[in-house]
Amino acid sequence: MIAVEHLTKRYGNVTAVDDLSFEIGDGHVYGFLGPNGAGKSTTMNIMTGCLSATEGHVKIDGYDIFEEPDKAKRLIGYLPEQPPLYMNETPAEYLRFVGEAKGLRGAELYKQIGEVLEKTKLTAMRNRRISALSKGYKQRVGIAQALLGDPRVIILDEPTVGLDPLQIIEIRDLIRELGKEHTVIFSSHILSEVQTICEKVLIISRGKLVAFDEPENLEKSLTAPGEITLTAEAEPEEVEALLEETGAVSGMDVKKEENGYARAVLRTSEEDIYAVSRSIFLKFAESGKVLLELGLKKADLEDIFIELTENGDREVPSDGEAEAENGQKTESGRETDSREEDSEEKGGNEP
Ligand SMILES: Nc1ncnc2c1ncn2[C@@H]1O[C@H](COP(=O)(O)OP(=O)(O)OP(=O)(O)O)[C@@H](O)[C@H]1O
Repeated sequence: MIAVEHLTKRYGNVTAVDDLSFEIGDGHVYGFLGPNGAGKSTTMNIMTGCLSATEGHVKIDGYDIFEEPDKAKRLIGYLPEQPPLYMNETPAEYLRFVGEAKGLRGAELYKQIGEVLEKTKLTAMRNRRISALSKGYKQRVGIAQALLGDPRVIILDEPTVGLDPLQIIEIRDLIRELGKEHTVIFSSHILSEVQTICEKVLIISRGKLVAFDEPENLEKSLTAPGEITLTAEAEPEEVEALLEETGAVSGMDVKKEENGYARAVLRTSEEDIYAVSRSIFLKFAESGKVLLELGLKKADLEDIFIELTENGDREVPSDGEAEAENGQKTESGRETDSREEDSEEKGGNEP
């Protein structure tokens, strides 16, 4: 459905997106995850035809977003990070304006406005001024406009930012609902959010794709399966020696606590974390040293996120969809983003 091929975007000497390639199939909810400044918004703006690329292609159902923008854009609904809402209008008025801009007319326009208001639970607010709506409802108006025209792909840039916890839950539920009928891609830097909503996760770091898989597979792909913590009635050196004797510990940090006990945080690269904790338990029992606490923390998406984004050049764990293709690189720039200030872009582009 969407093919991003060797996409690069440079702002002067900042490479915001760096030779990014991935493919997204029909259906499902995809999470686009990355720390601040990773290049999420830039990628989404290019994918939706709102921003030029320095190099590379984006194809929506085979239509190049730059070469056949009308056909490609018809298939996409986009909620940018800052949706351009007209505060003096009501949701109904605003949606009529957007719907007309998308080419909808007459009965079809009114039918679709009714449907998107219903889907986003805005019907009761349809005649209130947008300026008087809460942030959560404003966000719903932004999502409603993205749904007009019934696009197959919905792209949402940080849709839950700035919302209160209840509003966040409501928008997440809405995203899940939308995923039943559309391909939904949404960006976030909140791990738990992506984990709870998405079937697939793309992680980018410094403009590069570092992972693309199901959250469970990503957890399995982590090099270190987990972390073990323990507190013992012993000196730190004694704890270190016992842990080394197990032969299963790949790294440890042992300190003496204020209460006199030794506290250790250790990592293991063994597959079976329970087998490791078992051997630690037995080793301490044999030595007569008292183990006061033994805790396990299995690797989760947060560990993966930290591991991958701290090491931007790590290879992409492949599920078959994230493989780079040998697409041709294009001349830079078809449109110019009003935010762009860099000279390189201006210098290298067509008008
Ligand atoms: N118009 C611009 N001019 C210059 N640099 C820019 C511009 N827009 C973005 N950048 C830079 O490109 C990089 C990627 O920014 P981008 O906004 O795409 O990241 P992001 O992952 O969406 O971050 P966030 O989660 O903070 O929104 C950053 O280093 C940013 O400072």
